[in-house]
Amino acid sequence: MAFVLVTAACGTAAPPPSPAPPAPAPPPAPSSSAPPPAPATQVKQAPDGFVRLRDVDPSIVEEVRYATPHNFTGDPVPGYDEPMCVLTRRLAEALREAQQGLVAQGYTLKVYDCYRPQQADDRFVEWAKDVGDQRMKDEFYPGLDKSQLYSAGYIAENSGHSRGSSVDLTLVRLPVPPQRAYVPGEPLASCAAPVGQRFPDNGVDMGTGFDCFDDRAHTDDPRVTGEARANREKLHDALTAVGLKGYTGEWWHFNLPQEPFPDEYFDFPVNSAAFR
Ligand SMILES: C[C@@H](N)C(=O)N[C@H](C)C(=O)O
Ligand SMILES: [Zn+2]
Repeated sequence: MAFVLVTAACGTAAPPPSPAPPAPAPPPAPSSSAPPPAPATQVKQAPDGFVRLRDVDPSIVEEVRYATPHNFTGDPVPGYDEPMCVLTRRLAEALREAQQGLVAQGYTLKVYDCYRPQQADDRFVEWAKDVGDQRMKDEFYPGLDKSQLYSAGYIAENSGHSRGSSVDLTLVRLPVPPQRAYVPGEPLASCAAPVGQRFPDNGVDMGTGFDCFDDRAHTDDPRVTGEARANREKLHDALTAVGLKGYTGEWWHFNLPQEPFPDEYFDFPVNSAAFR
């Protein structure tokens, strides 16, 4: 912008000029086209006692499914702003301890779900009522009606995940093989089909895929034998050795007993800005 300086040009003696007021500060120049980061006050903060798993043990693999469309709803789930694992500190420290023993045996943990904001649980409830949406049935609940998923114990309205003290996870052999990405709209295969026929996971064979809402996913299902049975036991032994408790309804779900927030369901987002 051009500024024009206008001076007085009349014949009478002008009063001595008074000192010019200070020029207003110019607005800050935009540094790039990216929007500025949201101030910390705009993101609900994680309470003390919650941590990012990567800050406790960055060697644990994270594939946070609900931040992606590869889950039983077919869409990223509200509240998961980033594919990041957040947990109560005690649960994260228990996983770090289990990881040390597993790495010595040539395995790593891989987490699928950690702290889950309550808004995500609420979204699951809404999704279960929407009988018109069967997009992911063929992979995740091939033998059940979606209205049965709560009564069968596969999803909880008020989940230990939203208290930060439940985790869904598997084992991966080291070195970690590449994980193929899911492409929305691709043909779906049943999560209860044999390994090699279901969606490929870089984890070891556990007899079903993750979030497989089917009897075969029950930890002690007798049809799961051989290598898959041994893998379930390896995961179970590693986690119970550090004080966690497995859920009999899903081989991948473990809880922290004597959890720090037994009655609180949190709703801060899975977002790095919640940890400023
Ligand atoms: C939905 C599944 N990943 C899971 O975690 N189920 C248990 C029962 C839960 O929602 O707490
Ligand atoms: Zn779970």
